[in-house]
Amino acid sequence: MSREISLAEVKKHNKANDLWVVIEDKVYDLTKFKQEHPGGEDSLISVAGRNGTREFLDVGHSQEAREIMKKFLIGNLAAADIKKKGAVGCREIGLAVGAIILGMALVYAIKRGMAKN
Ligand code: HEM
Repeated sequence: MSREISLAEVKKHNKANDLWVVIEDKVYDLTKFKQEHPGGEDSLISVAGRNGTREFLDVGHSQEAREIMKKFLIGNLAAADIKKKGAVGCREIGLAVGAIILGMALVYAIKRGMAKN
């Protein structure tokens, strides 16, 4: 189960009858599971061939669901593809912190300006 699968490879399996999904950096082949999925086939088809982590977590799947998914695990997302995602995350955090500091500086400047008048 330690097979490494790239995101490019996952993207090729984006159809109802060939349905791979990435969830939390792991790759699942849900082709056979989709008919049994309590949340319906369409929800799985909508994330076919891509990262469905956000959608999976949004539903708040049960522990039972987590047990079932183990049966469909086919490998791990390639390290290079995981890193790429992390880098974007760090940049976004940096931008957010920068925006907050800028905002606070602006409020401080405005307050000082008002105090003078
Ligand atoms: C291997 C992956 C998955 C497994 C094993 C799985 C399993 C399940 C199970 C057992 C349920 C019943 C409720 C529960 O026990 O939590 C459920 C509900 C549901 N799932 Fe999944 N699921 C998977 C992936 C996904 C994904 C990727 C999506 C969205 C794109 C999704 C959307 C839903 C929805 C919308 C429901 C219905 C929730 C409700 O009725 O309140 N599931 N799933």
